[in-house]
Amino acid sequence: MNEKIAIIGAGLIGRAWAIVFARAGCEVGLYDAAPQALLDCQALLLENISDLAEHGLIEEAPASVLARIRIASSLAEAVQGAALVQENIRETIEAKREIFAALDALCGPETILASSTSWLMASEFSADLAGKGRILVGHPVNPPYLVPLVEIAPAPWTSEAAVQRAHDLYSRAGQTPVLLKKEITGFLLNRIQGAVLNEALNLYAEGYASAADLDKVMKDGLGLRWAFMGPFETIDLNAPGGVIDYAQRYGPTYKNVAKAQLPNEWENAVLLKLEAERRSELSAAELAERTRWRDNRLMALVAHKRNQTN
Ligand SMILES: NC(=O)C1=CN([C@@H]2O[C@H](COP(=O)(O)OP(=O)(O)OC[C@H]3O[C@@H](n4cnc5c(N)ncnc54)[C@H](O)[C@@H]3O)[C@@H](O)[C@H]2O)C=CC1
Ligand SMILES: O=C(O)[C@@H](O)C(=O)[C@H](O)[C@@H](O)CO
Repeated sequence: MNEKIAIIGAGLIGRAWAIVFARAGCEVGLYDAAPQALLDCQALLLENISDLAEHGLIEEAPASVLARIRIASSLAEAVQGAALVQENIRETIEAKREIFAALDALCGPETILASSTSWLMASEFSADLAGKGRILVGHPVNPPYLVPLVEIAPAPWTSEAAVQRAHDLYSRAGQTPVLLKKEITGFLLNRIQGAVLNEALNLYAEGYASAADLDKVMKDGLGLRWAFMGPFETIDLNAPGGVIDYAQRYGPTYKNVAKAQLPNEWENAVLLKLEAERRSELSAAELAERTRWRDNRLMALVAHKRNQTN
């Protein structure tokens, strides 16, 4: 790729996006309103890029990938000549409205403006902007240089051309775009992730299992199958007659269980209990090291999956 990409917000996701596009050959302009975030990011970027290279997930020297990521001293400098601006600032509707108003004023009509937002709909922060036809959500999964899914969620007024250009850019950068046909809060992944989290938290809060065992249900159960099959392919293969057979066998029970939902317990007392259990497993001081462990396990899985398909 030879496009210029602008990354606004050099936090966890912004830095990861910078790696995605620099790895694909793009010149990346990286900007953050906090000078310290820009000072910190070079070392963090090199660490992640080096880890990817160690797992064979980057074909060139880490230093040459890093050299394509240029720290910008202003928003205007970052977006200059960009084909795509990927916004990654804090998750509040006020911040998104403010930054997209600034981006819309700075960028030519051909530049796609995409938000990494986890939950907010593009129509909530682009409605009053002249260039709203090129604004959309491009929601990544953390970390996007390992987990390739990007959810493209256009507003009702986003042009088809903008959606196609975003899809093309993400695809050529090595990502796996999916397209929302209409807007919904949280798009697809976070709604599904939320359904699982809500149920796990309810079962934990109501004393049905420990947090450790509920985690095992995913990592030694559902997660194994879901690492290479989605929920629909999984059930299609879980009954001799396929998905209809499965639905006839288990659908009524799923519906009854859904009706008898446990109370939704994102309550402080439950969360403090969960936090205490998690801290007994892993101290707060070990979180950074465990995050690197997670990323290295993900890199090994991604490298293995890539070898399977090559
Ligand atoms: N953390 C995650 O796992 C994921 C986060 N996201 C979304 O990505 C966005 C960023 O999330 P994180 O990277 O986790 O947050 P973060 O807190 O790590 O980084 C946000 C960065 O934006 C900067 N910033 C804030 N206001 C700014 C402004 N007006 N102009 C320029 N820079 C500004 C901050 O200084 C900070 O460095 C959020 O919308 C979040 O919902 C999406 C997918 C996954
Ligand atoms: O889990 C992820 O990586 C993404 O779905 C996100 O948007 C956030 O991390 C999400 O979990 C927060 O709601």
